Amino acid sequence: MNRPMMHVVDPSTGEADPAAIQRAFDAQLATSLAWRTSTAAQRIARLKSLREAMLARREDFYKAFYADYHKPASEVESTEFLPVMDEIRHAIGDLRKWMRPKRVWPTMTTGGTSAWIEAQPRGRCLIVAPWNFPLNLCFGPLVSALAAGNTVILKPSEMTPQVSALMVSIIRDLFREDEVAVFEGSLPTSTALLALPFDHIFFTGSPAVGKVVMAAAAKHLTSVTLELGGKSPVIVDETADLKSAAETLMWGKLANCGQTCVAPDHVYVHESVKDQFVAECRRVIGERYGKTAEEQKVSPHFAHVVNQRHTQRIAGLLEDARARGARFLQGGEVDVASAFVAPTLLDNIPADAAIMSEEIFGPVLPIIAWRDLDAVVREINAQPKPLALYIWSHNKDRTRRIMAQTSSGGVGINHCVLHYAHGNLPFGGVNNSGIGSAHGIYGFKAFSHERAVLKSGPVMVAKLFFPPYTGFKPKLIRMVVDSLKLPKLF
Ligand SMILES: NC(=O)c1ccc[n+]([C@@H]2O[C@H](COP(=O)([O-])OP(=O)(O)OC[C@H]3O[C@@H](n4cnc5c(N)ncnc54)[C@H](O)[C@@H]3O)[C@@H](O)[C@H]2O)c1
Repeated sequence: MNRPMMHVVDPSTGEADPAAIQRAFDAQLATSLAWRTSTAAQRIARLKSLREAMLARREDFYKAFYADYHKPASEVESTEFLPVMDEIRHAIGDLRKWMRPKRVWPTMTTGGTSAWIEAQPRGRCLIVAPWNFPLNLCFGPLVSALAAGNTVILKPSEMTPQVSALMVSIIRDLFREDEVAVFEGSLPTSTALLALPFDHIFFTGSPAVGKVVMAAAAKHLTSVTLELGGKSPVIVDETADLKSAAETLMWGKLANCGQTCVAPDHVYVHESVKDQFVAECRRVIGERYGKTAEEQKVSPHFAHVVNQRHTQRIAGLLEDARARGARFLQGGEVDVASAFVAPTLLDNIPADAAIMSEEIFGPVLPIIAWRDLDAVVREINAQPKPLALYIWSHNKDRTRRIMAQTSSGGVGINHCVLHYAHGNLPFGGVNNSGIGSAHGIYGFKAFSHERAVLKSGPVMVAKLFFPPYTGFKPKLIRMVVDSLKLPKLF
């Protein structure tokens, strides 16, 4: 393939050349117009080639992930490969159905017409990805964008350079840059990309940067999907299966070293079962990762923090909590040099501790005892709406009540994180935790414009509304408006 101007990075800064970005963006215009009429078979062929290329580099990805942050190969499989492979499988299976125009019934004033909705590719799309699932959150949205028939520019995170380099190499082998281009870099590269009038931006990252992206998009009225983060709370009541809760929550909290957007952030546990819950959590940590920090540090089952800066950030949260009187029920050890934070359980945390307002994004779980559920609900509602809310209870009425009284991107009942993997559920946040959704048909729709089409028939009710408003027309129009008090006519 002829790729004369791919991936131009200034070696002294690691940033992409803005002129190269502009060239790729310009080159994608003609292709994006041509791809408006791309068939399902052509799009599926692109998805299959992406899948084959990923599988061919599987072992390389294991090494890259280990080099970047000590991520176990099985977690690379389950949290990076599996979601992308499943997204591809789902799109290949359902794409023809998703692309089919959807007929809709006429309503009162559109009698005599036919109408349908066509999913049209948005055009030139930008995908900006975070570091915490660097492959999944870059190639996952790419699958939806390609399924929907778009050209794409990808901006992976600068924090996982080995994984990014592999993704660059795959994209370079598979696509011309007028189809899919990728630019590595940090803030200057993002800023140069965000200045361009893309047709859609799909951003995954923090709420703070989400605001920057939305403000940049507003300059061109570019549509956005924002997949953001936040503090996802857990409520465990006295009817819960505590063993299962601890086993599942310790997985959700400690996989990827807690650096998961939908990780349970902190737990409200009923005071009558708190000690038992803590004992179960401690047992699970010991069995899975080792009883001491030394064992945990070399555990092949436990990822590390992405870098020393973030390790220091988590250490700062722990120091602040300790200084304000928090009790360490487990862990607390930090080794900045090896980016290690031990699985940690905290108790007795004052509400003004930084760890109670900042997204933790590390293997630390604050545990808060409750007696009054209304107070817990009030506390949750006083925070920005979270990406997920998890409820552990066998009391159905109480579960329904908590759900009705709160808002969150998604909910897990007696489970956590797994809703992310359900391809038939929209995945996304609400307000501070995100705008729009991803996965399956929701990802396809995020990258499609739902175009409304109306075709006139031989007889059209609307003609009765044309001027001049003489004779019986004013009366007829009034009658039509009054008739709308009636139940649906068509
Ligand atoms: N909702 C989801 O699906 C989801 C998934 C994973 C992570 N997250 C969230 O992402 C965050 C962690 O990831 P992160 O630290 O990489 O996020 P981040 O917001 O710092 O960075 C995300 C991307 O934006 C770029 N960027 C950083 N600052 C920028 C700026 N000022 N202007 C333009 N671009 C900028 C980065 O280079 C990176 O590619 C957490 O808040 C987490 O909850 C959300």
